[in-house]
Amino acid sequence: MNDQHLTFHKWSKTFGDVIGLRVLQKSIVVLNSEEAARDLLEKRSVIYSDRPRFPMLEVMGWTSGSLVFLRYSREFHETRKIFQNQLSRQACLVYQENQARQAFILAQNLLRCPEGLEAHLQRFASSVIMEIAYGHHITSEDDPFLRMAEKINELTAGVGPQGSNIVDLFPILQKLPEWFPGAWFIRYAKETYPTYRHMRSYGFDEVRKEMANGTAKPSFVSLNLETLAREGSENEYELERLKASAFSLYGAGTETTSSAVHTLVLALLLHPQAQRKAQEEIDQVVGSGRLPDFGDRESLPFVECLMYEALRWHPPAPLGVPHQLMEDDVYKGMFIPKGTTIIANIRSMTLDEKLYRDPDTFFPERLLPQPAGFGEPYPDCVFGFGRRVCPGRHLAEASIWIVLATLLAVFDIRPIKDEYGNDALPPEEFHTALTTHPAPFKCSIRPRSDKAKSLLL
Ligand code: HEM
Repeated sequence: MNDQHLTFHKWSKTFGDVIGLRVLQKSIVVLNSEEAARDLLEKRSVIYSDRPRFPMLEVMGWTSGSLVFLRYSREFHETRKIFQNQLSRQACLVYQENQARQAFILAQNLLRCPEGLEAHLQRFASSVIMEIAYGHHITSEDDPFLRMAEKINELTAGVGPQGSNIVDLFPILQKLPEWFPGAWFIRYAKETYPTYRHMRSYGFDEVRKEMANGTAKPSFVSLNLETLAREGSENEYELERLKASAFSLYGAGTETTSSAVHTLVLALLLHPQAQRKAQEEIDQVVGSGRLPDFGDRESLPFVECLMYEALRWHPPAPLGVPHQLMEDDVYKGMFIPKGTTIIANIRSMTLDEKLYRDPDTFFPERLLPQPAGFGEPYPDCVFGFGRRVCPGRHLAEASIWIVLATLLAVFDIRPIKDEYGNDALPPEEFHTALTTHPAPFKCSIRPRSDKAKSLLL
């Protein structure tokens, strides 16, 4: 289950870039090239933008009202509009102060406790989103939002890629009683359901209380509640929709972002030359007397390539989120029936040898324009396609960039030593559930100099 994306990629070498499967009465098409994905999910997006059902996530209470899982409908269009307005490139400029502050806290946490890398990255990603969604500032490890976020990440990790669980394949199994032998998923869902429902309501209810007291900070929820009140449309349906939307910001935006940054740290560890080159670029442009800020981004082309190369090397969502076809269609002579689940194998696209030389290798220079690099394309496919393309990509890129630039400016990320004093490098090993993460690894994260350290004190 872990490596479905690689299995499909391997099959594509024998069967071609569009693979049709029949799994227990279900028709599935896997698109393994960017060309096929753009031809269908973008050029024919009017019939390729529905979502299939995700029975396992439904049982867990994760899907209801969430944009990610909404069927292609009026509700989808209305909800998507809200996301596009509040997460547009322009709208995201407002969040930069939050992102830079959280990147600073992340660096301070790493200085204090470098072994806690994974937890610090989770906290970074959760803090950025909680502030945008609910105006909530996470200030301590005991913050109730943080505790719930940790619980949710833990529970979601047990599910596997969307649509691949036993309950997804046999939705009828939802109806089994939890005592039924082997029905672990019902027990699992029973544990997860109240946590998801509680979390969905908790942040939302807090904002409403704060608004009533006049203490609410501007946020996705407060701004939308104000709009509803102004338009006189504050009804049960709209409130539920807003509650679900705010929560789907969290669901879609935290694991993906922390996955990308975690992968970057592994890439820096395994590729010290790339790390040094990016640090030299930062030293030249920013100097050593301050931390990088968003104003430096355009002047740091190699740092930019490093970020996108990590997204290409191991995309956070290697199978994206499945689409569903709404009418019969024919593509290159292949009949695709209405109702087919369409999986965009993003991982296969980023390993495409027609686009990338030696695609398994991490090599940021490949993205630099010629003659400095190979001029290979940025991997836009990692954010999906057409009318369902990730609305959070500008926010995500800014989060990843500011963390990368901050870490490069302040720290050296190096291998730890083994018992014989040799560098102990971790393998390039990844685990995939809803998102991909590097297998836990150890490394040394130390300030580059006393001056660098002083920037965090
Ligand atoms: C590196 C980080 C991220 C990656 C790689 C990523 C990737 C994706 C992908 C592949 C999809 C599915 C697109 C499709 O169906 O074709 C998606 C959907 C989505 N993403 Fe992201 N995402 C990231 C961060 C974020 C963030 C930060 C947010 C919001 C705060 C977000 C919100 C969403 C939402 C709401 C959807 C569902 C859109 C829809 O169904 O219409 N994502 N993302």
